[in-house]
Amino acid sequence: MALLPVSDARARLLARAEPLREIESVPLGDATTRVLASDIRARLTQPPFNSSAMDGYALAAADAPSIGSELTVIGTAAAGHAFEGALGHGETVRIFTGAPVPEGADTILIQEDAEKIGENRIRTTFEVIEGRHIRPRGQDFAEGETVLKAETVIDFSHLTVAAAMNHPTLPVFRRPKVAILATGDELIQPGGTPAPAQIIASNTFGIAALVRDNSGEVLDLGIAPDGQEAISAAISRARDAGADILVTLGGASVGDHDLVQATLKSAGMELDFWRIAMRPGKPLMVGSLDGMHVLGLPGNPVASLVTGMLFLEPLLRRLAHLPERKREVLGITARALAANDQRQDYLRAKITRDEEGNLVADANPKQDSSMMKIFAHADGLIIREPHAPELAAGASCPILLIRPFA
Ligand SMILES: Nc1nc2c(c(=O)[nH]1)N[C@H]1C(S)=C(S)[C@@H](COP(=O)(O)OP(=O)(O)OC[C@H]3O[C@@H](n4cnc5c(N)ncnc54)[C@H](O)[C@@H]3O)O[C@H]1N2
Ligand code: MOO
Repeated sequence: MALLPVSDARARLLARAEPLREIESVPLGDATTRVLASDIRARLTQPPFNSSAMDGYALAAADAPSIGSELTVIGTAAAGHAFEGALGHGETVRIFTGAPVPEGADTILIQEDAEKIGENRIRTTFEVIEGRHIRPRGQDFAEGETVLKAETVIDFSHLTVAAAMNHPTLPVFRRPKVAILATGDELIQPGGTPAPAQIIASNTFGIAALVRDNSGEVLDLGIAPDGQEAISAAISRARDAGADILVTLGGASVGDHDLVQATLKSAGMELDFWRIAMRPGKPLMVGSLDGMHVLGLPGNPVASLVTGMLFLEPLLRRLAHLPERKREVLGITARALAANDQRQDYLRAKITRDEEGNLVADANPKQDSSMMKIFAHADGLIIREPHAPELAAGASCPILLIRPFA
């Protein structure tokens, strides 16, 4: 059976993926990284009054036509405490930053430009320019104005203005729910004591972190032994929980104990495709079960993580209304690379930057998909197209970044 090219597989997966429509309301404190489900309008005008931008004196510029003008201080205005009253001719009010500008004043003279000449008298020591240091009402935004647009990915700047607009909560799209099931008789949870022939289940943790990093909620279904019954029960739990995506780990290949696909099919899964021209990740399986996306990731940990980056991440981001994460950059290979076969290769590589600023990727000579340490020590994956010819050291190559490279 011909293996599906990576780009075709991704396109097929994403073609079936509809962004989630359900909306929930979250308190501001929980809203960062969430996606706004509607436009947000200001519930009030900011600033709500003409306000002083400086500490000093509020006055009418006409009362201080030249340096050396003298005025009588008739009261004080501070942030949160307006001066109740109006300025008469030759009068001023001591004012502080954020205070409402009193009636009759059109200018703030900063205190550095005023000299006290008596208990309640000041003299100007600098030119008074009409309108200086006053923030007009509504300078930031006006009641009813649309300040944040739907589909905004909320960050600290949006949160601040949302709070200022008097929104204690925000409407956001709900997060995709991802059920994760590890399969295999050989697996036990971290912290346990493996019997001979057993190993520790590790993939779930990396995949769960990837899910959370892409705005997903995790439902950990634990480990199902290699048996239809246990796998079936786990599939039911995923459906009952309303999972948007079921990720299975392992059992995706062709061995006698690889029962995941058969069990999913008997539960009603429609298989979309299986087996991709990539290394690692060849046994990747994609299907759907009553609207739930099913991703069968290969069991080898590095194959799980690479297919997670290439398939699960974009699927999640599509469901969550998040923009595609651009991981691919151009760099150069530090060492010569052999000609490639029919599978697109993803070679774990350490990355450095040369004097010209190029990213230089040094592929590990060993690339077995069970080797997690090499993945953890790598910064990126050199992408080798199917049937790519030999590549000389120093030649340019696309790189998929595992994490942002400083
Ligand atoms: N005859 C063939 N054999 C294999 C093929 C093939 O095309 N023909 N494909 C190989 C490739 S490529 C991969 S990748 C593996 C993946 O197969 P499965 O998805 O069925 O994975 P398992 O057999 O269940 O496990 C593979 C390996 O990974 C370990 N594993 C599984 N789950 C976990 C986990 N949650 N945490 C840590 N490690 C896990 C498992 O113990 C195995 O060592 O198949 C090849 N075979
Ligand atoms: O996905 Mo397998 O790990 O290609 O080797």
